[in-house]
Amino acid sequence: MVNDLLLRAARGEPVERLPVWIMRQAGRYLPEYHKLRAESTFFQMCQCPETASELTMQPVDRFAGLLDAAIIFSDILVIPQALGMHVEMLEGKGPHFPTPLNTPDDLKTLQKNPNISSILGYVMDAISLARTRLENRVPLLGFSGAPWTLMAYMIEGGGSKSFAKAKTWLFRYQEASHELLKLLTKTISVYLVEQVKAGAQMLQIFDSWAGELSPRDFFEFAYPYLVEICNTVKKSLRECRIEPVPMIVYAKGAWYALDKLCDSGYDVVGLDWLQDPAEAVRIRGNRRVTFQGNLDPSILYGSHETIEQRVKEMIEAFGKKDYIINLGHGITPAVKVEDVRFFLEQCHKYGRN
Ligand SMILES: Cc1c2[nH]c(c1CCC(=O)O)Cc1[nH]c(c(CCC(=O)O)c1C)Cc1[nH]c(c(CCC(=O)O)c1C)Cc1[nH]c(c(C)c1CCC(=O)O)C2
Repeated sequence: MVNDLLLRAARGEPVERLPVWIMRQAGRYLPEYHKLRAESTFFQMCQCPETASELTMQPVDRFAGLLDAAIIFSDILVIPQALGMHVEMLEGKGPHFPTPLNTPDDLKTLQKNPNISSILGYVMDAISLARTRLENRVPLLGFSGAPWTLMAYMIEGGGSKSFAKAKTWLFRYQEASHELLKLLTKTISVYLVEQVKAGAQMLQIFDSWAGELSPRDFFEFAYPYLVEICNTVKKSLRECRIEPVPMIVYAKGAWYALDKLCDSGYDVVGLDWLQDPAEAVRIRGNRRVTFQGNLDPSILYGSHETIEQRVKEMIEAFGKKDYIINLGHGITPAVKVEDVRFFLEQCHKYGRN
């Protein structure tokens, strides 16, 4: 591995410079993304290993020497698809499920034992192809959505403001909710193990809607499943005589759970920008956990002076060890490519040890 800063930081080893990557680094802020996107639908791009691996490479090539990780181009919604649901990506509207789960009776329509390595074989092929293209320049991340976030999409049928339908399940159909969360947990665990077998060197789990839950409900409907996924994936890999890869948990909005997330078994806890870095470091104490994050993605709309100042402050607060620089959520389509480059340069300037 030419540049293994990410893997070393995730394991708590010393680094000569803090690693940096960006959530959603392959995407609509890149003109080269739009070029490929014009030729196919979003999910066609995900399903074509050639295209998905090319999209994975786009930010790594453009910001060569500045980005310390690649993340496989895909989407969290391939899991509902593997369970038999239809999902499309609507222009300017985001994900859409024409027939979302309505009542517990609809659980019958889901595939209970999907053959993940075959149904999502295109993701594993994209991972293997991306590893070949990367030539060990930087590590490749695999990922999955978390059970609660995927459950919310499957019931809401897309994005939501109030999560009224998904919450109706949580508070009216507890048993069915746990049944669905268990099915998702099992499926996601298999999926992540397959990604590692295909070549993923680190894994991130996105619980993007964690912050919609109260602390009480996060600890009933989200946290136990996140822990189970981490344990199951590491155990399954050991049983296959594969060294477990570092795992990142990113539970957006679950600031109240930081203390517990530090005990969840994940090597890295991803933070959004609602967390104060110094306070997060205090809560972690001397536990062996690496933090990742957490610049407000909108800072990239700011002046270079502001970007530089905020990067400097953030690094000072997190410290030069046990830390991976990232944004607090995915980069937005309106950000200018040259401002991303400036951000990455500042991370290099202030992240040196
Ligand atoms: C919630 C979620 C989704 N997908 C994902 C999440 C979790 C991360 C987060 O919280 O942001 C994860 C994701 N989606 C995508 C990646 C690719 C890898 C990367 O570069 O990070 C990753 C890691 C590509 C994508 N996923 C999507 C795009 C844009 C698709 C297009 O070109 O139309 C890309 C590049 C589409 C997508 N996919 C999803 C949404 C809500 C949308 C629409 C976004 C919008 O319209 O603003 C579901």
